[in-house]
Amino acid sequence: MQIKDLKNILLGSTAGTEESSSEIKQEAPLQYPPVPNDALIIVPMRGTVLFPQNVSPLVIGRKLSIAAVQEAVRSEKPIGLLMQLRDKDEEPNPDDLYPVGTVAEILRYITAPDGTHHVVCQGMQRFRVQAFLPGYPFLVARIERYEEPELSSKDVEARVITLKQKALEVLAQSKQPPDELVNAIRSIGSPPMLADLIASYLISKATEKQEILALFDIQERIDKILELLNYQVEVLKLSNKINEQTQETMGQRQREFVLREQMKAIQKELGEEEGGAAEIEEIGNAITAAKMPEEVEKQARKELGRLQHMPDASGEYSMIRTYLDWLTELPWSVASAGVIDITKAREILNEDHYGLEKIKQRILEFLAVRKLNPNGKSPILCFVGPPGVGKTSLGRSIARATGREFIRASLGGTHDEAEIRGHRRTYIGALPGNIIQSIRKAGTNNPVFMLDEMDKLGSGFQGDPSSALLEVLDPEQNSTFRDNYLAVAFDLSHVMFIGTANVLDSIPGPLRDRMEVIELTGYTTDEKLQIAKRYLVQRQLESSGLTPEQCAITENAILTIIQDYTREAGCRNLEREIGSVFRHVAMRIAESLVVNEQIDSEHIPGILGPKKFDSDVAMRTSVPGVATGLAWTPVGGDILFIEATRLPGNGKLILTGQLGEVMKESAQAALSLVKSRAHELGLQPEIFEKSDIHVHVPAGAIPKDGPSAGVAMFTALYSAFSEKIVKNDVAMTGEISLRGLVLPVGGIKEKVIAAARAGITTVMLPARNQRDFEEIPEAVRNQLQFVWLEKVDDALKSAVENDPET
Ligand SMILES: Nc1ncnc2c1ncn2[C@@H]1O[C@H](COP(=O)(O)OP(=O)(O)OP(=O)(O)O)[C@@H](O)[C@H]1O
Repeated sequence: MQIKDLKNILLGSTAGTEESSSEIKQEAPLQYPPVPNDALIIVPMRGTVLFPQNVSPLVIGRKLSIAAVQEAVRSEKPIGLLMQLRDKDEEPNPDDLYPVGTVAEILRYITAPDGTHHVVCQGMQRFRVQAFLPGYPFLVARIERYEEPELSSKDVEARVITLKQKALEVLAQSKQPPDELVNAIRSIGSPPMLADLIASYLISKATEKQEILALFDIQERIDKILELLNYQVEVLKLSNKINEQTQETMGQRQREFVLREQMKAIQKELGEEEGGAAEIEEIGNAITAAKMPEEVEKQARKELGRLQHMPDASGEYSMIRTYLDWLTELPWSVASAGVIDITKAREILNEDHYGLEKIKQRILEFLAVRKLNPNGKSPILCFVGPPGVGKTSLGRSIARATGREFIRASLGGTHDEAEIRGHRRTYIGALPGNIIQSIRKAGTNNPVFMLDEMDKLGSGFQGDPSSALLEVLDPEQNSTFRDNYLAVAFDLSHVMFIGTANVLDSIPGPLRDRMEVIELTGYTTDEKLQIAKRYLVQRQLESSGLTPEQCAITENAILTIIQDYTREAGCRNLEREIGSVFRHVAMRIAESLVVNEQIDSEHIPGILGPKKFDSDVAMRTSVPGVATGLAWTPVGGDILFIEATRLPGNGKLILTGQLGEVMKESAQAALSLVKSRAHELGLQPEIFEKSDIHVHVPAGAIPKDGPSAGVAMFTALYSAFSEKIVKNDVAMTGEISLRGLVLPVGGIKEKVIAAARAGITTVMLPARNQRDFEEIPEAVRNQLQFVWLEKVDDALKSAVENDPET
């Protein structure tokens, strides 16, 4: 490429009128000495550097510069272009100029129609100022020109290649690199010319250009340019990256914006637009109304903010919506007045329950402590007893007596901690655990909360529910109970928790320790009759839609239901059966078959069907080999029969009826005891060799275990061998030792009540259980005869018809 071509590139855009240099020559008179040959007229430049071989148009504005340029044109001499140190200097002195500049030939001088002066200059070579000469109206300086060397070294050639690559790289980063420049860089072979061209076009800062101009050594010059270009490449890359990123986010935002606008338009068409905004407002108001703690409100508002920017058809929208519903509907600051009035509480407890004097007393004591020390850590009550003995109904009474709401949650079969503490919101279909669910149902934050079936808590692989419960019940921790779903703390410290269980021992130890246990035992027949007369009849009449005038039930009828149709410690089935009787009457009245009806005991089989529980003691024990034992079960006490039969054989013992290991051993011990005492018992020893003995305990499908049937086994075996019948109104319990001693057993109270219920008149108990006598309800005590056993022989004396001769 020739310099001429470059001139064309750069001159193409310059517009203006040309003045002939001769005219200028004539106008300016010579009042100063001619400029010597080794000196140059200096034109100062602001922020511009002209490199040798480059052509550039310059605007000449200052008077002194115009005079200088005009003198140069007139004398047909080149000018020296020097950059000012500072742009702001209007009339720069020699000290205000850089010492290195470019000798430039003026190619054209133009005065534009607006009066501005322009020159088109071509750089010739570098120069260094030696001294400024005085006596001129413009700057004149003696200079030293710098001639570029003709030949270049290998080092320089290598640098030229890198320089070209780097320059092209820089150009490639720009959107539209000028083709002429790209071609020029590719084709120029002279290192100084290439370096100056690149510096001129690709280095933008004037001070950097000046620095390059001042580097006379070509190698140093190229290195400097490379350094600056490298920096530029990095900056350009970074800037492109930033650009791309911002473009991307802009693109995304624009897309979202457009979609949102479209959605709004669609909603408007469907008339739903108002709803969305109204819904958000409604939730906002609900948040305010819920009077949440600060942390919770902050969380709720944050979620509401997210909801606002979400299409309401999206799955996440409904998830957040449900979450906010939970937050707003929880009773953060709704509480019942909950004032405890002990006199009123006593009245209410008495009104709702028959008997249970000791239990009512303990409940009142508990309430009194809570009244006097409301913020103290009162223990948690736990009612333990068989089903239907009034645990739930006592809980309801406590709620009524303290003016609180009543709620209950069953823990039976809870294996997963999440059932108590909820699932995290990240799970699909997640919900709070049953503690928070029940609190929402209660609608107040200080209800009486009954935790049912604490003895049936499971423990699975997904966390231990009892440890979550511990946190719920611990007054130290429950003020900040954190449900996984809510993920904010709810204060449970005002809740009055009451646990219930059938079996005390099955409640996990740490939970049991935290509670104050109140045990409820079963009711006697008489107590059941009273409960039925006072409460159940009235309640069932109402729920059947009958009035007392329409239907009456006699005491005998109730007794029949208690004795022949229910065998339970509590009143659950009794109430159900009374309900069945009344529904039957209601049907007859509704069919207009009768107007009113009085139910007596003889009507009961017609309504409830044949007796469900025979008083089968008499029937079963009418043959030798059967003794009546007493058993304890989680649902109260019960009677059980031990049946022993002698068969021809050779002394084998057969045991059936799903007996556990301990019970089997007890049977073996009983047999050994009978054999060892054969003589005293009047039995022929041969009898044992000639016969097998089969011991069976019905009901065969229910597993049975424990040592307490020892006495009954012994008695049954004796009866089988001696063929003497055991009295049918005698029941017994007690463990035996091989020496014939009767050892104490547990569950005396329940067993005795069950015996009374079953129509037994004499109960034989281990003598060492006499300490439990006080626990037995008085009515039952009065109803039964007690025989205290020291040794097994004592049992035979009272239990077997025709006492053995001892
Ligand atoms: N002492 C009592 N006085 C009046 N009614 C009673 C008494 N005991 C029990 N009841 C009544 O017997 C029925 C069953 O009682 P409740 O439901 O309270 O038993 P529960 O011990 O909670 O049983 P579960 O362990 O099965 O929950 C209720 O209708 C209750 O009112």
